This record gives sequence, structure tokens and C-alpha cells, in this order.
Amino acid sequence: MPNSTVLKACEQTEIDLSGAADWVPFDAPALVGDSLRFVSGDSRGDRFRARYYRDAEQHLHARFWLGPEAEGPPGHAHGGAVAAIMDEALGLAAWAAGYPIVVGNLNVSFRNMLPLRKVVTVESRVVSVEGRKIMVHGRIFRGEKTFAEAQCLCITIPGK
Ligand SMILES: CCCCCCCCCCCC(=O)SCCNC(=O)CCNC(=O)[C@H](O)C(C)(C)COP(=O)(O)OP(=O)(O)OC[C@H]1O[C@@H](n2cnc3c(N)ncnc32)[C@H](O)[C@@H]1OP(=O)(O)O
Repeated sequence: MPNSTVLKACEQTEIDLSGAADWVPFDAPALVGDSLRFVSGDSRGDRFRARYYRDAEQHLHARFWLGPEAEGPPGHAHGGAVAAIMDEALGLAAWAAGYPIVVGNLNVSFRNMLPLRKVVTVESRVVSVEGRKIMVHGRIFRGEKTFAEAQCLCITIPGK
């Protein structure tokens, strides 16, 4: 079978992005509109599929699935795809905590290659607020395995 046929087959597949029992779905587009189209805007796409949640402490989490169009090393995610997830998820975490921001600096550590076609979890924490600077930390993992960690410096937008 030609490779392209195999790759496109997952377009038709439902991916289980359900959250943990105590998570509540978070309507990200309702908060930031079309800003999320680049990463999480296509729920049936072959690059990223995502769903956001908040836990009881209001921390933002996400389930992400990366498909064949996010490929870097064979069978694994491109580093830019991982960085894009961190940019969106950690920036959104600041918005969800009440800070209208853009990302000023993003530091990503790639700890293990992230396999395609597996659901992974993104967790985030707003760890400090200092004037206009909101620091958000995050991690992408599945089970015991961490794929990436990030520190994201978000800067509030004046007048927003
Ligand atoms: C709209 C809908 C979105 C909706 C968003 C939806 C969810 C988010 C998901 C996507 C997030 C993105 O990708 S956002 C897109 C990517 N990011 C961008 O394009 C941002 C481009 N950069 C900028 O626009 C600007 O540089 C700003 C706004 C970040 C800062 O400019 P400014 O407003 O003039 O403020 P400035 O005085 O320079 O900085 C304020 C304070 O922050 C510090 N600071 C600023 N940048 C840095 C930095 N890189 N590293 C360290 N520190 C920094 C300064 O030292 C200063 O500290 P002190 O002197 O006060 O101590």
C-alpha cells in the first residue's frame, strides 16, 4: 500500500482525548478566539488534535495527539511541533489564569522523543507573577515518561 494512503487513514480515526475524572473541559476558543487555530484548531487533522481541561485547582491541562504531519525523526514528533504545543498551552494557561499575554520567551527541553499517534498529556502551572511578567512552567508526558519540559515567560499586553 502506498505510504500516503496509510498516513491519511488516521484522518478517519476517532482519537480518545478524554480527560481525568476530576477535569472539566475548558473552552479555549471562547477565551482567545481564533488564536489557537495554528496548533489546536483542527479536531480531525493529521498534525495536532487537542482538548483542554482544568482541574479542581484551575490548573490547565491538555490531551494532545500528534499525527503523521507533525513528524520530525521517523515515527516521532518534530521539535518545532513540541515547541508549538508548549507555546500555545503555556500561553493559554496564563490567559486562563486571568492574564492577557503574549509569549516573550519560551525555553523548551526535549527530554525524550515523543511518539506519533499516541495521546500525551500537557500539564501547566503559573509559578510566578511579577509586574507584567507571568512565568508558566509545563511538561508533556505519558505515564512515567516525560517528553519535554518548558519555562514560558509571558508578558501582559498593556490595555487588554
Ligand atoms: C492578542 C491575543 C493573543 C491570544 C493568545 C492565545 C494563547 C496564547 C498562545 C500563543 C502565544 C503566542 O504565540 S504569542 C506570539 C509570540 N510572541 C510574540 O509575538 C511576542 C512579540 N514580542 C512583543 O510583542 C513584545 O516584545 C512584548 C509584548 C513581549 C514586550 O514588549 P513591551 O510591551 O514593549 O514590554 P517590555 O518593556 O519590552 O517588557 C516588559 C517586561 O518584560 C520583560 N521582557 C520582555 N520580553 C522579555 C524576554 N524575551 N525575556 C526576558 N524578559 C523580557 C522586560 O525586561 C520588562 O521587564 P521589567 O523591566 O518590567 O522588569
